[in-house]
Amino acid sequence: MMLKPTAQAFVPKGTVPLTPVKTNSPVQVQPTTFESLGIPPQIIRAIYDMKYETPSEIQAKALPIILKEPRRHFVGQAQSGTGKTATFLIAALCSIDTRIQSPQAIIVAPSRELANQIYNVGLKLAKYSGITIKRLIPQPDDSDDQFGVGITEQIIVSTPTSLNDYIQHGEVMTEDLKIAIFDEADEQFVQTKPNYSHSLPILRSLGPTTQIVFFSATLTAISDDFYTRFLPNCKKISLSTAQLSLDEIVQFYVVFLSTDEKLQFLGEIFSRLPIGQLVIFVESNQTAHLVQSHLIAQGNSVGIIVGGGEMSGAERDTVLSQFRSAKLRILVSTNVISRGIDVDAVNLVINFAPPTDPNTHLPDPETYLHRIGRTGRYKKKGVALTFITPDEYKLMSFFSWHFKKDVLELTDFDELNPFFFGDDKVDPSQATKKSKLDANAAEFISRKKVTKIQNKRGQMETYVSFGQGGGRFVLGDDEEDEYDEEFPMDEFEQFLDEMTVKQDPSMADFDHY
Ligand SMILES: Nc1ncnc2c1ncn2[C@@H]1O[C@H](COP(=O)(O)OP(=O)(O)OP(=O)(O)O)[C@@H](O)[C@H]1O
Repeated sequence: MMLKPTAQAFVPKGTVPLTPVKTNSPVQVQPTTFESLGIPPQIIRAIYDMKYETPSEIQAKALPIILKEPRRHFVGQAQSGTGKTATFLIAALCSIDTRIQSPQAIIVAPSRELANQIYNVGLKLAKYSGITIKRLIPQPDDSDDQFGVGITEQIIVSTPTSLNDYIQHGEVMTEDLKIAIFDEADEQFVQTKPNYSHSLPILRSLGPTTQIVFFSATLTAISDDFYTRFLPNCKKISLSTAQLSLDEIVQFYVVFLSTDEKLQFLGEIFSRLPIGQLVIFVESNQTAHLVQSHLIAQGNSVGIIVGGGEMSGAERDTVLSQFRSAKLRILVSTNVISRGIDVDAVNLVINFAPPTDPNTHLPDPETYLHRIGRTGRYKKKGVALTFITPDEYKLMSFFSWHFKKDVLELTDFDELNPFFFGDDKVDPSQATKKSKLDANAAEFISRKKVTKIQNKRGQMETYVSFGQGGGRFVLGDDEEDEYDEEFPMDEFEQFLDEMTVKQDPSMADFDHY
């Protein structure tokens, strides 16, 4: 039996639904030019220098909401590579009173690489406005980067650790900021993430008049309770998981029996395909070194960026800048650069293994999405390959099911030719091969917690939880079966707690689909 999406999204009781942009809001008529967004001419001039002709969808939708007075907190979700960086930088620039020479806006990003990238885009956008920007990230050659110097720049770009340090030392006053922006907010405000203990104190230090802005491609892991507490009355733009998967990226998995086979495949790929630049994501520093040395031995230019204190900030910066300038063709990294990094020529991303949560070993769809989003940037096309072993089918099945997107099995290099050669390179619409993953998805999902509840209409509804999310299935006639979008695990559990739940151990019918 087939599962069909329902029109109405499931909203757990007691939580606040994400508010879509209302049709009668000021953004009803979507602005199609930067001028119509009310951006000052000095900033527009800089935008045109950057060759942006028209606002992206998130820019057109979010800016009028963020900049509307009186300011309100804002949460914005949009796919990878769709221009969130310029959205929040323009918002920051438009918030500055140019007569005041002190920090009025902070932008916090979860990694030094991302903070540096935001800083550099910020400099370009600010170039005609006279607005000053400072990055507070340890810089080897930056003698200003000391406590006690006094910060007069109007916009601060930093990482959670660095900024928290500056706040603790009384170097940055956050009480009266006009706007505080947190990029990749779910990487900063989910309790299990390493940044949480640094980002939360920053958030708590903000005064009541500071406008708080969150951005990410993935935000479901932040609970509505959190928003209610820290961003009361916020406006939100959100996407369903189906909307999140990037149409410009064609996704494959490749089955290998050993690590040696994976390395052999990597060794061949450059001689077989016209790859621009390639990012390979690995699970550990050790594997990063293994892959790097194998590829270097074959004459490739390969850099690695790994965390855990193994590389200094300066070393990481050097590798990324060599990759940006194409001195390095391949970058091997752990999740350190899985979010936000924007390098135009990357037309292939490889997951050396499917990403899983290191603690639970469950599939990690957010990381999968962010990683593959390093290609297919801003309307460009890209290919993502995930290497799996036979017992990892179920993980790929889960990603395919979760994002409602085919992930195809690659059995021969030639199957990639349509995506790398020809006029319309990397056109996902050519991916007609049938995915084999559906059956595996069912197998994987059926192992998880399942609960049946009778709804108000007397139908039996089946609630399924897995990993960080869950889904609702209404069991009726075969043709009428349906499911809703996934929702965060904590909402799901809260919902179950609030209901009179009848556990139904006979899930035979569910296992069938
Ligand atoms: N209006 C625009 N017109 C053309 N290009 C744009 C526009 N806005 C942004 N871009 C370009 O799109 C690319 C992706 O933008 P950006 O890095 O902001 O993506 P993002 O939404 O933050 O993605 P991620 O979720 O991966 O961080 C960049 O190279 C940027 O210069």
